[in-house]
Amino acid sequence: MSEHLDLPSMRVGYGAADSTGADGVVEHLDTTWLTGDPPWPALFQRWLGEAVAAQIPEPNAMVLGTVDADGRPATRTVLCKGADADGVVFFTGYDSRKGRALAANPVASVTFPWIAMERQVHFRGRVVKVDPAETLAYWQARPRGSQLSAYASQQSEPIGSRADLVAAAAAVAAEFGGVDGQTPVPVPPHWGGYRLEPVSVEFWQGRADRLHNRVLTEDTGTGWTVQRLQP
Ligand SMILES: Cc1cc2nc3c(=O)[nH]c(=O)nc-3n(C[C@H](O)[C@H](O)[C@H](O)COP(=O)(O)O)c2cc1C
Ligand SMILES: Cc1ncc(COP(=O)(O)O)c(C=O)c1O
Repeated sequence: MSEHLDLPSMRVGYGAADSTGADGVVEHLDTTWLTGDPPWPALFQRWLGEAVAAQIPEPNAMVLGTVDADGRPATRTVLCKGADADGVVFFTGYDSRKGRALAANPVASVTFPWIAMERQVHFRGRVVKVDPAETLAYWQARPRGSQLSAYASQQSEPIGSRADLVAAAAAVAAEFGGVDGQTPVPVPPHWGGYRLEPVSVEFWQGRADRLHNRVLTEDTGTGWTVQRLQP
């Protein structure tokens, strides 16, 4: 397949030398942009807001990396449903492949790939389950169809066919009064939120000639440091 695509010559250059990038920002990302304790939330909120304003697809999508009990890494995309100084929150199946990895190894990375903005933000840290009340509040805000699907899905387990999957979802819908029924769908015992509590957050801003800007903030245990990294 890829032999018909000239992958080696595929590249996008960022900005003109010494000028603004697609993020529309003239100044270069600088360590002084990271202030506060912890230093990352203010800039992260600003960049997230700019990604939303730029109408890029799914600006709250983030790539979550985990490592399972055998040391095997895996990544997949999840939606960020909360971000503040305590960390970034996502919701998923607790018995899924990622849920099992997090039970064995409660650490993760997440990357927001805001490529259209020529930006990315990369988090690493410890992962904890959110409080059941936080899961319930988010669950109740989800569309009923999504609730029924999450209830029916043993996420990451094999299933024989699409028809089997649809039948499993229909059985769950029937149990709760139908797709358009009024019976509330309870939070499935196998579903809920996680919070990644960052110990490091790196901001990346693409620049001409691959001379990009990278600023890393890390929790050293006695306080947060802020450093520029080479591209
Ligand atoms: C844009 C996008 C957003 C997604 N958001 C979520 C999410 O918030 N939670 C989730 O469980 N899966 C989400 N998925 C599906 C996951 O990428 C993944 O397929 C699923 O969680 C199973 O992953 P696992 O087998 O590694 O546990 C999303 C997929 C895409 C493409
Ligand atoms: C399986 C699954 N769970 C959760 C989500 C998060 O989205 P939401 O909670 O907004 O439905 C997604 C989004 O694609 C998803 O695919």
